[in-house]
Amino acid sequence: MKFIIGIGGVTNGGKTTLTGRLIKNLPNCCVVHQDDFFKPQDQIEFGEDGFRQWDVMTAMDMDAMVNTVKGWMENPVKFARSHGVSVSAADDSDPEREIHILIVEGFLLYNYKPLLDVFNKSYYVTIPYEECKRRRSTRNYTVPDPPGLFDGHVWPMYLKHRKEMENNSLDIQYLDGMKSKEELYNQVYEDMQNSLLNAL
Ligand SMILES: Nc1ncnc2c1ncn2[C@@H]1O[C@H](COP(=O)(O)OP(=O)(O)OP(=O)(O)O)[C@@H](O)[C@H]1O
Ligand SMILES: NC(=O)c1ccc[n+]([C@@H]2O[C@H](CO)[C@@H](O)[C@H]2O)c1
Ligand SMILES: [Mg+2]
Repeated sequence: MKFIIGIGGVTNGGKTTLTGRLIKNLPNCCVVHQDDFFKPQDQIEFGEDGFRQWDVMTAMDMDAMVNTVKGWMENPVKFARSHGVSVSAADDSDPEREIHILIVEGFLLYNYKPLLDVFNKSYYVTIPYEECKRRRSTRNYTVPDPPGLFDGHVWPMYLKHRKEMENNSLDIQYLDGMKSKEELYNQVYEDMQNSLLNAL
């Protein structure tokens, strides 16, 4: 059985941290990080807000991301092997006998039509503005945030995309990113076990 989990949500909500813990503890589990699909800086245009538009869908090569997810769907065993993920021996004879999990993780998952119906389970991490701004100020991205980016671009785009997502009335489970890393992990791990059991 194949099972695809989305971990979306606000920047610095803790998506990558949570995903890292999950993949360490789940069997046959691969991951796709949306951040790996950002275009190079010279292809990111400036917007009316005066900033390079990093926090919009066109900042990423979403076709490539969808193709990567499809590659996993076509052959999870091959995908796992080529990404250095060990898979159970039973899979060689019959891949359908085992559960194969893919976690797709990123800040703009549920606003892209071609991805919407691949998720068997969709999580969305939130944290309040103040905490988000505080955590973000400690981060170093490949392209550092210019002064004013958070209030001028990142947060307004987050609110806009979240509203868009909520207007699409998807089945999304919200996660409180203010909980401790441990607590969040335990909550999602347990919930995932239940979802997997229900899907069997
Ligand atoms: N549950 C938590 N409680 C407090 N701090 C956390 C928690 N989870 C992650 N952090 C911290 O918040 C920061 C962002 O975490 P992380 O990189 O996992 O977030 P993200 O949602 O993947 O952000 P990005 O927008 O960069 O993809 C890191 O410094 C991390 O250590
Ligand atoms: N990874 C990158 O290339 C990059 C460059 C500039 C900004 N970002 C930020 O990453 C966050 C999503 O994780 C977004 O809020 C981007 O601003 C990423
Ligand atoms: Mg991240």
